[in-house]
Order: sequence, then C-alpha cells, then structure tokens
Amino acid sequence: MLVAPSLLSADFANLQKEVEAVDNAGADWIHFDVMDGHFVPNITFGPMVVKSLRKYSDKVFDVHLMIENPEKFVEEFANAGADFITVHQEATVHIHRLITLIKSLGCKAGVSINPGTPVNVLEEILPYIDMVLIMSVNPGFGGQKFIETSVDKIKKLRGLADKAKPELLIQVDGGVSDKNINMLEEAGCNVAVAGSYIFGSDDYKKAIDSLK
Ligand SMILES: O=C(CO)[C@H](O)[C@H](O)COP(=O)(O)O
Ligand SMILES: [Co+2]
Repeated sequence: MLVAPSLLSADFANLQKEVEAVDNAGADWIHFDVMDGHFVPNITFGPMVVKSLRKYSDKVFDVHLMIENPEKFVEEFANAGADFITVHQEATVHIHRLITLIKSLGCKAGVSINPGTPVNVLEEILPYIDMVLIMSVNPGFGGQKFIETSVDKIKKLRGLADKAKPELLIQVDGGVSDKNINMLEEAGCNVAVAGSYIFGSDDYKKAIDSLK
C-alpha cells in the first residue's frame, strides 16, 4: 500500500516543515488538495504553493484538483512540479480531452469520482489513465467519516480494471485510518490518502507505518 499524507490537515503556517516531516516519516507520495470555493465549499491553495514546496521533497507530488474549469489550470500545476494530476469526472464534460492534455504535459493522469458518482462512468476512460481516485467522503474537508459503500465501489472498479487496465492504480481518499485500511486493500486499493489520521497523530512515522 502506497501512503500519501494529505496536506489539508497539516499546519498551514509550517508547510515546509510538515512536508519534510512526512517525507522523513516514510510517506510515498505527498497529496495536495486544491480547492476553489466553487466545485467544493472550501478554498485551499494553488500552483505557487506546490512550486514552493517542490524543492523540499523528491517524493511523488500528487495533486488532487477540486476545482471548476480544471482545463485552465493543469499546465500551471504541471509547471509547478506535479507528478500526478487528478481531475474530477464531475468537473468537466470533456474528460478524454483533459486527460490527453495532462499526459501531454508529462504528468500521470488520474480521474476522481464523488461518492454519488457510479464507477461505470469510468469504463471507457480506463485505458487512458494511470489512476482512479475514489472519494470516500464528500470532497471539501478533512476529518470526515468514511462512507462505507466506497468499499464496494473499489471492488467493482478493480473488476473493470482487471479487464481494461490491470496496472491501474486505485486511490482512496477520505476518512482513511488503521480501522479500514485492511478492508480497502482487500477490495483492491493500492494508494491510501490520509490527512487527519496522519497529521492528527503525534507520531507521523507510526501512523504511516500502520497504513502500510
Ligand atoms: O480530498 C480531500 C477532501 O476533499 C482530502 O484529501 C481528504 O479529505 C483527506 O482528509 P482525511 O483523511 O482527514 O479525511
Ligand atoms: Co484529496
């Protein structure tokens, strides 16, 4: 299981220190939650913050865009040093075009779906993408309760991916902790995003190790 601490629950006054701390604690990826106050009811940060932190970690920078009009901003995030750019299926009517743009910028492409969106909408796009992000809370905030039906969605997606794209990464985001990680792995998830569980603990290494 790859572990991606979500900076949403980090100390925003000390982001450099927080990135270095989770990097040293064994994080595989660093997860950036970009929110615009339109697609989700919260605002976080943009590409300048990603770029500023790029020099403090060589880990995979995993940018989760929860914004309207993502096509206008992916190039800036690619230039800022993003390795993965994940866009929401619900945020665009031209997902194939957007994926093609992300790949042309030299990034890996992910597509995310909200809890109310069925996995079937992804069937035709799977061959073109590197990762699906299953939201296991409604996007916008850290520290929410895990939505149990997400486990069945992961199983269903793993079944589709086995046929269309066996190497597809399945990422789960929202309410992930040591209580549900085994169940998520059994369902077919291979990247766990965790914000409040890691940054809310007093030992980042112990928290990350418990998810691995
Ligand atoms: O995308 C997100 C919210 O929209 C976050 O990545 C997610 O909520 C992580 O926080 P937590 O682990 O505390 O639930
Ligand atoms: Co996220």
